[in-house]
Amino acid sequence: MSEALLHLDAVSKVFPISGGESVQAVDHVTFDVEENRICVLLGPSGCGKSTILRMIAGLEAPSDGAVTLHGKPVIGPARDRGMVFQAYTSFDWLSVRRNVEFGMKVNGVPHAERRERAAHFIDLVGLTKFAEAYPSQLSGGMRQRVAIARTLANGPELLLMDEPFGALDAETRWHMQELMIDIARQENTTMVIVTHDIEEAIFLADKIIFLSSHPGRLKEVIVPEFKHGARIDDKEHIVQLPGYAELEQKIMRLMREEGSREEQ
Ligand SMILES: Nc1ncnc2c1ncn2[C@@H]1O[C@H](COP(=O)(O)OP(=O)(O)OP(=O)(O)O)[C@@H](O)[C@H]1O
Repeated sequence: MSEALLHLDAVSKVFPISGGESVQAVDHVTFDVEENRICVLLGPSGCGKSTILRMIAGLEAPSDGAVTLHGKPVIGPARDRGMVFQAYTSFDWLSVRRNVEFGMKVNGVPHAERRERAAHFIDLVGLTKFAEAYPSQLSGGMRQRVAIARTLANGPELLLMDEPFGALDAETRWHMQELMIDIARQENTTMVIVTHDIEEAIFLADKIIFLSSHPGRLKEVIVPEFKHGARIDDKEHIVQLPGYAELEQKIMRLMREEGSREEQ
């Protein structure tokens, strides 16, 4: 039985805006993320997905409620959480290998261990042949692989990803999604991934946290039961499984409901 690594307890976020006004982005959201599982935050645009992820990362403080990791409150960014953003964030003047080694170097990891860990994670994301290449010589998908390897090499307990494949073309996106399943299987990485892509959510998630439109409230926790807990790394296969189409329709219906609520 997997235990909860991350717990959000009635977390809210209110942002002050100009003229003394404020906007409530997140409203009393509670959920758990168990160790070695992939949790996807899904919901219509502006429902607070990124804000929730930033609170988990410690980049924003909750206005109310608490985020805890292993029962300890999150009070700021730390090495136990690694974040991958949509925009490519590699250092252009460093090779792939040096990009992946960078965080470890800052953290004082000895040279030989750094080399070994970098080689492992570069291999994991399929870039061994490009270890000495520079990010400008790589495609968008490959650069995102560098960001993933670099983040994982720092040994976070929790990998946080904010629309990580949003800037990629459909086919590259597909390969990246399959890669994430592979990584989860090989490394037992716990992940929280933000997306607004229903297919991506169903493919990646062990658990989907579906949020209502602005302000973000927990609408439903969806477990894709049709996968029977298996990590299926073949997208063509998963869409054909009994139960896939029904779940996709259910989530589309939820999205439509939230869309029409927003228009009222
Ligand atoms: N720093 C900020 N100051 C003021 N308002 C903010 C700030 N950050 C987010 N918001 C507001 O909070 C709400 C939620 O934003 P957030 O980016 O978390 O949503 P999202 O679900 O990730 O959206 P999308 O899917 O479009 O990326 C929005 O109304 C947004 O305008």
